[in-house]
Amino acid sequence: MQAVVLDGVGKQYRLGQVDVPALTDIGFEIRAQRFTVLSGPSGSGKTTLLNLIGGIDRPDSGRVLIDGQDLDALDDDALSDFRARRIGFIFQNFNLLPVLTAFENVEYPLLLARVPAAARRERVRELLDAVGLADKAGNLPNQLSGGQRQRVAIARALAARPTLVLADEPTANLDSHTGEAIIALMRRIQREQQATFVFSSHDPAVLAEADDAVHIRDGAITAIERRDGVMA
Ligand SMILES: Nc1ncnc2c1ncn2[C@@H]1O[C@H](COP(=O)(O)OP(=O)(O)OP(=O)(O)O)[C@@H](O)[C@H]1O
Repeated sequence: MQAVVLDGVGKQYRLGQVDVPALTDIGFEIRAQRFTVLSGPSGSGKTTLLNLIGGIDRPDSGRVLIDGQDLDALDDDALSDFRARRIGFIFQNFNLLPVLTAFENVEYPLLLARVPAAARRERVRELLDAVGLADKAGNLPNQLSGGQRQRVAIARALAARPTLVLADEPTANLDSHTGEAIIALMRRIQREQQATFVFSSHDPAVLAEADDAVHIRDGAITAIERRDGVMA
């Protein structure tokens, strides 16, 4: 089963008078309920690709389909609604709201999804427990370590039970020991929730955990590695 299909996707950025190609004719499929890593050097186009998959940005050419839904067929309101219900995001810089506690940060997407208060509390407690932060619920982000902040961000990304979780270099700002613990945690949650995870990373520890790896260079795919042995 395919969770994500990219078909002839291209994206360019306008810099002054010139268009700089960031992605050219990207076509591949991401398997559902797998852990896929987008791997490539700095500037190869990983963040741009994740933003297109997540509907944060739109391609200049080609199509992105999530569970069969063509994102281009959705207007901006429908797209943000689709994102809120179906997709969880984890960022390199955690992107927690600094004035909200760990509990409130995780609760935030549930408020947007209009989940009733009692169900929200239960879900947030369950998630903070799952990421090992039950005792830090009342802490603000600046009262947490980097690894703890990223664990809050993971809990927040999973709160609304998305089927697709996208993470942009989630271990880039963590020391290697903390980064490995975060990957193990995400791997466990991915298996438990049967969600599809797509990460961008050039961290070998992240790559080693992947089911599938998509290698990108200069905005184009150079290889797709399926860990069940098939090489495309
Ligand atoms: N807003 C922008 N305006 C102009 N050019 C951009 C913009 N964002 C990205 N680019 C260019 O597009 C290309 C791809 O960038 P992207 O951020 O997707 O790469 P990346 O693989 O995620 O890099 P990194 O690992 O350093 O985050 C790069 O050449 C970059 O300079």
